Amino acid sequence: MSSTHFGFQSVDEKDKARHVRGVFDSVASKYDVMNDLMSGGLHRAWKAYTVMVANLREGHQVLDIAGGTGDLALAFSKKVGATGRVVHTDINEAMLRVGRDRLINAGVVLPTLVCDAEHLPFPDAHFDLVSVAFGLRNMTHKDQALAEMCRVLKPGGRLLVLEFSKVAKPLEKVYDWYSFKVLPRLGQLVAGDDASYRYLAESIRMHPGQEELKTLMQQNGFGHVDYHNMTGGIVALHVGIKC
Ligand SMILES: C[S@@+](CC[C@H](N)C(=O)[O-])C[C@H]1O[C@@H](n2cnc3c(N)ncnc32)[C@H](O)[C@@H]1O
Repeated sequence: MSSTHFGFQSVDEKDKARHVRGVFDSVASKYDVMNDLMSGGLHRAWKAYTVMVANLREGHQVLDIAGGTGDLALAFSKKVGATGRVVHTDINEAMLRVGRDRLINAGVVLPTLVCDAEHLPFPDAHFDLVSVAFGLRNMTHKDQALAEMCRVLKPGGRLLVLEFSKVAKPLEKVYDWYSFKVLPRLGQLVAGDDASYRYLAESIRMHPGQEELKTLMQQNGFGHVDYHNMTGGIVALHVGIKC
């Protein structure tokens, strides 16, 4: 049996996706309100920066992986025009359903697909841009998922990975206190679920830091990788180019 981590727990590799599904099934209906509460609205700025870096143009083909409730997919859809296309995907039906309803309410209908980032059902060299926001951390085989993202990109296409990362030293203590004391309580209060928000804090600690993720992206097909820290490294945006 091969084991992997699910937060701070060690689980059988083949069971991790099921545990992750449990988390997002549980939080889907409260996901957006919790995002605003937990980050004090900062996730909107992190995503706005991601959209700016994406620098999309009319006609671009975009794949949003682990797209959840659709923040990035919605913002991208406004940039690609009638000739472009944004495909909104996630492994979790509950998250995708909340996202699809939100987008419809905003007057936007996108192709929406349940799929696992580790096995993307798209041809090689198809997209100009692939994005994954706060999703990579939850994947069992990050190397395989990154290789798949690279495969479906056109040569010269870019992958944007927006993800929690390693905070700057002076922030560590207060960030740990907030993550392990405040977040689970907020989760219990608002979503009736402290365990999923404890998993969030733990999974962030288990995720590769800025340099490690850069190396992982380079090892899985990206010829050039750069990253931008935001909010003292709480979050980093990695940009990989398929050269
Ligand atoms: C924290 S949410 C992020 C949602 C959205 N991208 C955002 O930024 O608000 C993480 C998402 O990753 C999805 N996910 C986890 N493992 C996945 C996988 N192997 N393939 C695709 N999506 C996955 C979850 O279902 C969940 O919707």
